[in-house]
Amino acid sequence: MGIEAFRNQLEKIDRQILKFLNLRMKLAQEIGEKKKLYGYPVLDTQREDRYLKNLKAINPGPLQDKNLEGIFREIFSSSRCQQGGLRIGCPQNHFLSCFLASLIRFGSSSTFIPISLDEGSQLQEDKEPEVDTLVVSAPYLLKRIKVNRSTLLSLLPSFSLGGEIDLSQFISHQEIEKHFFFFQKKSIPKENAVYKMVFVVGGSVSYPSVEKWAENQGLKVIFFEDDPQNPQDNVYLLEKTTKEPKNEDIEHSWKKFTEGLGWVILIGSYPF
Ligand SMILES: C=C(O[C@@H]1C=C(C(=O)O)C=C[C@H]1O)C(=O)O
Repeated sequence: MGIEAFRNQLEKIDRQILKFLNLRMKLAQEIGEKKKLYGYPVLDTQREDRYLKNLKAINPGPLQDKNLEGIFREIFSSSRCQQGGLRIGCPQNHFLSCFLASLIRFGSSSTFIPISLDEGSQLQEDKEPEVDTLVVSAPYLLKRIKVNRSTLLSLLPSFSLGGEIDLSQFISHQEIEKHFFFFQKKSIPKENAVYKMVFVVGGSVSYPSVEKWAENQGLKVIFFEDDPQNPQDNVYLLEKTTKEPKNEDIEHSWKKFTEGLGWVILIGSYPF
């Protein structure tokens, strides 16, 4: 068979794909109407992630899993668009890396809005463009915490941690910043869910001692910035996967461990 004959077959298949995509979009619209009615947010990352995992499990190939993921992330993005779309806020001072991270994670049918998270300019509804999701890189988060710990909480007034963008594959090949956290306006409480909790700890503590404490508490150090000149300014991001998000134990043990010289903030928890 010559190239043209193969191309004709491709076109026939594409017409089928298009037909089914439109059927899918109609269903997404219906779901969107229900969400509006019940006040649910458009984005449901747990559903998307779980669904992707299931699709990979039944993928017969030769389509590679990473290509399957790229295609379906775009399909999800288009469905969300049918439901009103997702507005993603990317901080102006590291817009490009946040834009790239969100583009891969949330697809191109999202709206990417540059926002200012500079010192003193809180995310105020009347001043800043309204966004549903805020994407922030771990290094930026740690830098802001270093400057002023309490501004972290005022920085994200109406958001809660929605999850962590897993870009390890991409990042291992590209030189963009390591981790991204996305904050969502509303999180959907899930019963019997396993939660991932993310903490920031800091103070006059060295990496080896944080690591020792983390191991003892079942926490994983996911990112840190140490400052050999000012070891009291070291900050670490840690995470723990748990059935129930209770942070009192962590706080208690950390304060005891550092004899009052360390501090801990729970950034948030999200069903995992
Ligand atoms: C269609 C839905 O809305 C969004 C799009 C999804 C999809 O296209 O499969 C899945 C979850 C949501 O982020 C849904 O909630 O089911």
